[in-house]
Amino acid sequence: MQMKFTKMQGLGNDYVYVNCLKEKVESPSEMARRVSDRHFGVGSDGLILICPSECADFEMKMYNADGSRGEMCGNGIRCVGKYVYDYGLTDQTEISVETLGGIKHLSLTVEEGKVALVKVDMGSPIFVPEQIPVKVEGDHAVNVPISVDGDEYRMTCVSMGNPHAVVYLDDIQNMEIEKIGPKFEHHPCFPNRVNTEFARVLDRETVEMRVWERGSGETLACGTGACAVAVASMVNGLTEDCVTVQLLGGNLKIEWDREKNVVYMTGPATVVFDGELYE
Ligand SMILES: N[C@@H](CCC[C@H](N)C(=O)O)C(=O)O
Repeated sequence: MQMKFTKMQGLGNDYVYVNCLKEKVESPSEMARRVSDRHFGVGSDGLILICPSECADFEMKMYNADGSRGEMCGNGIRCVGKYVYDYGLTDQTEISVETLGGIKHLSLTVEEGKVALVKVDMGSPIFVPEQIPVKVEGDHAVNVPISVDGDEYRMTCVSMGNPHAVVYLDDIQNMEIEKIGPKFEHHPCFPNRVNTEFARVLDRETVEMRVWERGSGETLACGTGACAVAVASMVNGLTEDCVTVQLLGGNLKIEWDREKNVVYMTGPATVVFDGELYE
């Protein structure tokens, strides 16, 4: 078996990308576990397949490092935008990408023939508990209590195509995310597990966060997670409707156009290297 791939990263959230217009991946979950291994594999937070689509320009299929499928990936979809343009799969700078979290629209900013920045229409945030899904009382999960491992927290849950729980803490730099993250991920109130963002509001236009991703553990950044933190901060009245989200790997600009009910994410995408995998 031989398979060409490209390692890419968006703010340090790194995936192995395979062009499935040319390559065939028989068992994506198994391949995700294999390539993600940082000692015996390529080393990544997961695997992303770029596939043909019947309802959009391309389809993105994303797999976490543990082999589970994610509905959406914010950093990943920016890298897909860069890949399809830079590697000549399209010459368009406005493209649509099918995901399990819906069809997303991307605007590519090109500098010196290469994509430098990608703005993504991330669609509408969902606060309805059954649609996230999260088991809580009431018709939305904004600032609701949760007991985790004997400690009481308050969380705001939102789906950005995939499930997120946002928790505000006074000190996110020194928290034990490897200990607390998995307890949220596997908490019985999240039937499909959850991505958890630990956030702190710095001012009305800036929020910092760390993320424990479902299926991949702590990553340097999460695009859907940054959108979740931004809209959670907005609905809780903590920030304006346009914020900079500071992640371990860098910053994302997130805007919520409440009239259209659309969230926009703008950030970079980078090629690390091209490679080939053998048996
Ligand atoms: N890193 C991603 C999210 C990847 C999927 C997530 N772990 C899930 O299972 O939902 C992003 O940038 O959004």
